[in-house]
Amino acid sequence: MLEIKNVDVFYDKNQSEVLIDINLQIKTGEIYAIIGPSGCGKSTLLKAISGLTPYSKGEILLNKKKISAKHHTIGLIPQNYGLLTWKTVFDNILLPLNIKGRQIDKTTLTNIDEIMEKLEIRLLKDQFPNKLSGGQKQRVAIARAFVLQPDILLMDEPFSALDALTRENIQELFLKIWKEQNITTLLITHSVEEAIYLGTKIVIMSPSPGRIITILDNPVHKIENKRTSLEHLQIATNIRNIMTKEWKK
Ligand SMILES: Nc1ncnc2c1ncn2[C@@H]1O[C@H](COP(=O)(O)OP(=O)(O)OP(=O)(O)O)[C@@H](O)[C@H]1O
Repeated sequence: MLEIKNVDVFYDKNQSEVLIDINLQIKTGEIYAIIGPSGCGKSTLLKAISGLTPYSKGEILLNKKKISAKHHTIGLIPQNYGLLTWKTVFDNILLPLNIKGRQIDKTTLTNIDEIMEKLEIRLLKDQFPNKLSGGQKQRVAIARAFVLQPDILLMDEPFSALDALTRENIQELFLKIWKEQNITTLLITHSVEEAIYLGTKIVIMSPSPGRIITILDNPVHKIENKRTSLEHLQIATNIRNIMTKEWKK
């Protein structure tokens, strides 16, 4: 379980408060989709969880232990993809496995190959990131996180640079891998539809400084025809009503 307890984050030497009293209790295997207006601190929240940004109050625990890259495997897909420009696509994908000292055996290589194939980046494996389009870089970053099989997966608008059809295919692939690996996931998105399609829960944040307005159960997650169900329409309407009321003050 990931527990975020009373977390505040400040920037600029404690001058500007970015996040106020964030509390989340995320059971293992849940997907929390986070929606919030631009600049409300969503990326900052993922950075605080992954240890890239310090928090001034509260605590963040993963399985009852203070979260840290030393004790946990944290998969992060940042907004800028975080690829090393001097390494090939394949070496970028291998990087976190090497850092974690994981054995790269035949099974690992087959798994990497399958994931690259599904993400349609296998032919790009010897390319360098600066030769790739935004959508291709995004798929490499996704592959890298998926092969790591992390304790927790943090994704900052992971599908935003993909065309509509590729996005739907990769959302599908994400759900398949999530089911196989039961990965606890936090996902930031600006798309209400994506939050409903992927989230087991949907978190709505306030304008800056960011706090949590509400956490909704998402009944659509368990449904077969997710994109076209009546439940989808109902929860989308509910989310839009909350956004209209809370974001336009
Ligand atoms: N390193 C930093 N130093 C100072 N201020 C920062 C830093 N990073 C972000 N901020 C500020 O913190 C606030 C929250 O930024 P953050 O990127 O977390 O928002 P966000 O909700 O992810 O935005 P978006 O949806 O536009 O990506 C913004 O006002 C931003 O300018």
